[in-house]
Amino acid sequence: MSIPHSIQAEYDVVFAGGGAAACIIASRLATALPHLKFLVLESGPTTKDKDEHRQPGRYLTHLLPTSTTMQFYASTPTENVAGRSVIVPSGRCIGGGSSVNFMLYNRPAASDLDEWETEYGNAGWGSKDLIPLMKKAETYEVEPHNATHGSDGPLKVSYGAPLDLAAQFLEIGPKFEKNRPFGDEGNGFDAASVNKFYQMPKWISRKGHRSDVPHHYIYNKSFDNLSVFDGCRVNRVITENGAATGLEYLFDRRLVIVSAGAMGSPLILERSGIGKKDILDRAGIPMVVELPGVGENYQDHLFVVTPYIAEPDAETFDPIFRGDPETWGRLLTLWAKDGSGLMGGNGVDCAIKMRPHPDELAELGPDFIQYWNDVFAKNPDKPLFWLSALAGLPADQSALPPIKYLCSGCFLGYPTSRGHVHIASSDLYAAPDFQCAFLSNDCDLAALRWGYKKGRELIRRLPSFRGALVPGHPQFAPDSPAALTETGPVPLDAPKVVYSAEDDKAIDDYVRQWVATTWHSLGTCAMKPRDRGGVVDSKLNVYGIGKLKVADLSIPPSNVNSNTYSAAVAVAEKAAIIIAAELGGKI
Ligand SMILES: Cc1cc2nc3c(=O)[nH]c(=O)nc-3n(C[C@H](O)[C@H](O)[C@H](O)COP(=O)(O)OP(=O)(O)OC[C@H]3O[C@@H](n4cnc5c(N)ncnc54)[C@H](O)[C@@H]3O)c2cc1C
Repeated sequence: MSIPHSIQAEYDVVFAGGGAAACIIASRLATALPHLKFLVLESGPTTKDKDEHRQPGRYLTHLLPTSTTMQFYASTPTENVAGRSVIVPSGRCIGGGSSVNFMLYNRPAASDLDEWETEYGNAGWGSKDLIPLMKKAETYEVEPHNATHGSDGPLKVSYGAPLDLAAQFLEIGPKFEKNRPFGDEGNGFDAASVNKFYQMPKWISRKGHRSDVPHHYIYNKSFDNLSVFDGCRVNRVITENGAATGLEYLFDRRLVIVSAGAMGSPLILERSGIGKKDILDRAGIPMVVELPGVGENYQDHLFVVTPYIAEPDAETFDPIFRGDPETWGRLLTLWAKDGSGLMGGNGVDCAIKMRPHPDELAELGPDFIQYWNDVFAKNPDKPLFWLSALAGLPADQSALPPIKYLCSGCFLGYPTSRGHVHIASSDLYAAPDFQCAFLSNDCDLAALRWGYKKGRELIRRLPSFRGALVPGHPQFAPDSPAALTETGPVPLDAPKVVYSAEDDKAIDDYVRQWVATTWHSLGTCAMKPRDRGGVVDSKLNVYGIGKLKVADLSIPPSNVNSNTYSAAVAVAEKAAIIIAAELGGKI
């Protein structure tokens, strides 16, 4: 690790990783405890005042293979995903995921958070504690003074340049879907937000700026007790006599906080000798604390994006995704003037958090019923998946005709599969042993099969629909009634597509071939009892070692149904309160 000369010899609190959670915690603590000195070490580059982070419409550029703001983790190939290696990108810059993500604003169900408290024994981490912290962090510009949301927090939320395709989806959806009306609120934490078509809010201000963490918690303030350094990849935590004393050559006096995200934090712990014995032995790392849960319990949301063709005049993000110079020039001028235009949006403007009605359960097949009974039946606020219509095809389009596209996108709220991420050697730069374990349980396959069908029925009714982009769909037999032959919208009351067992098999093969990450990794340093595989306690202390905490999205013991920025914000705000109190301050 190269240490810039200006880093001083002593700090009170040091952070390994400077992503979404770390930047919130550091900002809150540096404000509450002005007599202490804080240091954040982030492996990626700075994001300050850079258009690729401030302008929402550039979000897809961070996923290019040449990106310097993303770390790409390759999962071990398995037959469950048709022999592929699933690639999971993770933000790698100051602000982490908050500076590169797709900015979709979704919040968990209350029961997701309550499980952290009741099922895993973490007092103070239930919905009654965390919902106020989510509100504290946001200003809901969609509807100021809506009591379910925040009105004066640092992160702004608005609808961000919505497109007409969303209006079509929001009009057709409630008419076509039985008992699934339009709702003003898709994020009310309760059952009333489930099975409602809603307009998609975004972590984008009304002025067209990305609501990342660093520009709203750090760069906009002047701290003389907080240093944030980019380009510092932390190898390990230094421990002496049962307590953390620093990171590599830096010695602190009070606390080390590992906040390198669900992919980074377990690797730092393992390189520091904290983890499962076999794994440390294989890497030749002396064991400091035996903690077998480190790096286990990996969870994500399984995502399938299915492409369709849109009418030529539809307004979509495709010209932006293709890098069309005329479109970019025009949009950048607009954005520079007043933040208006598509550079202030992302093309994802509508959604539904869908959950099967009782009379639909049979459509999901017998494998699904036990899962339904275990997870959903007693929790009416839990949707099965999030389903949306995207205006454009967010992918490399270089081999595709330069036309207009729209997509259905479906991610599972609570996949049953559990993977892992572990070090494969002591080398800081070595690729980890990563297993995402997608589709290792047939329940997830059944849910995504149903999601494909639901999405297709809605999209084929939109006035802008002009057919399927066939190579991006299941390979149905040409003579099957499910074959993809339509070239224009069907009437609202057209019969639903009928699928044979062979067609269902084609959908399953398709899902295995195409399922992808939603970039929502979590759970790999779980906050739960040590004898149940926990890594941190409910004060975020790593078991068995003093002065060392983990605070980021590696700590949720179980999944949330929503895009995960909101959960990361809540974890960080909660962590800041806990840590400030321990250091003699108050937030
Ligand atoms: C492409 C993408 C799209 C997403 N879209 C959405 C969305 O639309 N809506 C939503 O709600 N959520 C979205 N998310 C998820 C959300 O951004 C994350 O859940 C959130 O950022 C997690 O916060 P964190 O602090 O746990 O980790 P991160 O924000 O990932 O921060 C971890 C930081 O630690 C650093 N780090 C790791 N290892 C080391 C090391 N050894 N030394 C120093 N630094 C290290 C990393 O570089 C990174 O900056 C998306 C994420 C990605 C990647």
